[in-house]
Amino acid sequence: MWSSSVALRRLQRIAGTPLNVAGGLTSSVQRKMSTLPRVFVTRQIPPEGLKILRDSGQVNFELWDSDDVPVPRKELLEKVRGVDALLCVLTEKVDAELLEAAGPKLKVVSTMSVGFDHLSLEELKRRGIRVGYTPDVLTDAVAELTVALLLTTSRRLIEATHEAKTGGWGTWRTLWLCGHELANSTVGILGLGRIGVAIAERLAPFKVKKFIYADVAPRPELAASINAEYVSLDELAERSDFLAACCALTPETKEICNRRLFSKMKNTSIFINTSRGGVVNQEDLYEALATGQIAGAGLDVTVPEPLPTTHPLFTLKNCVILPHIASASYTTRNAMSALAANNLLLGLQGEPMIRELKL
Ligand SMILES: O=CC(=O)O
Repeated sequence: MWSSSVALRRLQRIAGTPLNVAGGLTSSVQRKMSTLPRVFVTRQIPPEGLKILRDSGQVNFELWDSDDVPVPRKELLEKVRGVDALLCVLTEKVDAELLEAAGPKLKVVSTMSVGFDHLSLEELKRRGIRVGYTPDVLTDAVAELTVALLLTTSRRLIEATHEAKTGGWGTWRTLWLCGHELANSTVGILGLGRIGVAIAERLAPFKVKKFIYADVAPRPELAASINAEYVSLDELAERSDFLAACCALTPETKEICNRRLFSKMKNTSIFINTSRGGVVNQEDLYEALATGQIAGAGLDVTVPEPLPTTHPLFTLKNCVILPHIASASYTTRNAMSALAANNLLLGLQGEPMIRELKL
């Protein structure tokens, strides 16, 4: 647990404004700053976003100056008191308690994420707080990682490198470390949005035979670009050789990938999740993997995160687990940071944000 003195050292006021010779802020600068909207940034976000906030001269922002340790909840509740805007990441729960602590001045919440299941949208809406998020800029990186995870899982790359390094590599063997190939396969997408389409576009050159998708409603425009067929959830499970969960976590999708779904999948099928851990019932997934009901799973997201190293899923050879890195490229994380900062500034000015959630 972090002592509060350590926690306090993590907090820095970043004003980007001139200092007087004694090292303090000049009084005119101090006066100006005290009239600027106050912002709390819950993480040391990548430099592009910080630069935008600093160079704007429009906000007086305080930063939780760490990327390794999230701001402790108690500290967060204190730091948001009286702020006009909050820039957060997906580890912060923005719920009624936090909004109460922030008080009536809070007008904008900008999250550096495409997912928004950490935000209580009803509470935000009720209070008239506008919400920015960061879709689109991460689509390429997430799609790329999803393909990497799918191939890693289906072609058993983690097992293979382990065998090569630890002496398991004997003579060339006819069925050793065989996996499942994409050529002539059916790929199912659960939740067809920008990311699902981008994944399909990248998989098509691997000679996928058919794309199918399930969603709350058909998405003909998106589906047309990848020639995907709309099917029921049951059909998605039954027909997919590779099933990729790409849906947002909502009350409707919570644990939608459960025993029922896995039991309908082929025992040669691979399940991939780069959306949110909460869309999967992990006990049911463990069972499906351990009993050979499905061939393998690649997960970039789990519940909780981090997944404890003692978790049963880590004992399975046919389960590849990544530490939530789908959008983790330098370019993308900087673009997310910049977009989150710009959304916040625009929101404070009463302008339309570049990417704003409709509440
Ligand atoms: O998971 C990552 C995000 O929501 O941006």
